[in-house]
Amino acid sequence: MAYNRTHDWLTRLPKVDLHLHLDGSVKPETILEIALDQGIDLPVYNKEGLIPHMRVGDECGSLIEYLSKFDFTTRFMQSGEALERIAYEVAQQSAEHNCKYVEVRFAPQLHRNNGLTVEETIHYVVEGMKRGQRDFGVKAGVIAICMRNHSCESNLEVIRAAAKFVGKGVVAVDLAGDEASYPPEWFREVFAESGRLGIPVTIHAGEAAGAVNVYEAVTNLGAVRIGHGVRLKEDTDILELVKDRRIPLEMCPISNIQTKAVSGWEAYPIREYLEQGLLVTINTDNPSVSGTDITNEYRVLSDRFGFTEPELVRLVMNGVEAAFMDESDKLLLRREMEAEINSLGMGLLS
Ligand SMILES: O=c1[nH]cnc2c1ncn2[C@H]1C[C@H](O)[C@@H](CO)O1
Ligand SMILES: [Zn+2]
Repeated sequence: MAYNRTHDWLTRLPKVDLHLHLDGSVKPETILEIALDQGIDLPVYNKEGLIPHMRVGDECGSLIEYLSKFDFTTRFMQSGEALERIAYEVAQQSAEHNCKYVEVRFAPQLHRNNGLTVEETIHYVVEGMKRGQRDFGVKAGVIAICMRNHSCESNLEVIRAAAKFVGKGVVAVDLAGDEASYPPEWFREVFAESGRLGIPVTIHAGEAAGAVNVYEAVTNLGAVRIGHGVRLKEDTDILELVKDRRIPLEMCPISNIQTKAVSGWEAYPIREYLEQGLLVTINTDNPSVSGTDITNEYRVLSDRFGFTEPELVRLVMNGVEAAFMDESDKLLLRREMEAEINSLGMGLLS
């Protein structure tokens, strides 16, 4: 590839990633090692051969097809040791992309096949992130996910367990899975509990269904951030509401194209969202499923939409603003990032 100044610059740019699934971030070599260690059968015993089992191809036609990849990966994430290791490796991979802060999300109920409790799964993920923070200097928060295809009881268990870790690694709760088949209004009771317990909420919405799901997430489920929100553009009134309330959108460009949240790049609303004053952030969603990383997300945006360097810095700093962090930590992170951006000779922050 020819030298491209902005590409090189993006590699060095300090970044954050607020929307990254643990089970969508597993390295094939880790799967191989865990399988050998735990005696789990594999379809092939080399790293390259595993990739098609974990990653979607260009032919991916929907979110449902995209989600099918997770059945493979979660089989290797059923022990405390595996969860701790994979969380640690997320911090390592983040550091490789100069990602200073990452929020890692996972669904505890998907990791209990061998008898772990919900609290134990959270404990091990938090421990892995802490070890990663110590070794790689990447700050981290954990988001516990409720699944759309799980029962209310099962999701309430996640919320209550997550509450015990608030201030000790967990920063929020989420709702993920098949959005088209399970509308958000079915989960009011679940997120009423997070409201009672005072846990911040982000909801996957406006990805595989319309803007009305964003409205429901914000007004009835207590969402203070939205995962994706790509289809928010379909309703001006709801878009205005999200803008007025300064609700950040966790956009994940490559994933959004693969799941067909939009028909193609020409319909991807990122530039119009920014121009309309929405708080847009850029994230990876699932690096190993989407075949991406945080630097690549910014590169693709800069190539496809011609974002200038100041615009790319603005997107990064939107991520800092949207982080589930207390204000004093956020101030420190912002200062650290601004100093590094300025020292890279960009001097772009006014
Ligand atoms: O982009 C997504 N939309 C909805 N659900 C998702 C997405 N990416 C991952 N998930 C699901 C599949 C995973 O197994 C689960 C927990 O991380 O969350
Ligand atoms: Zn997601």
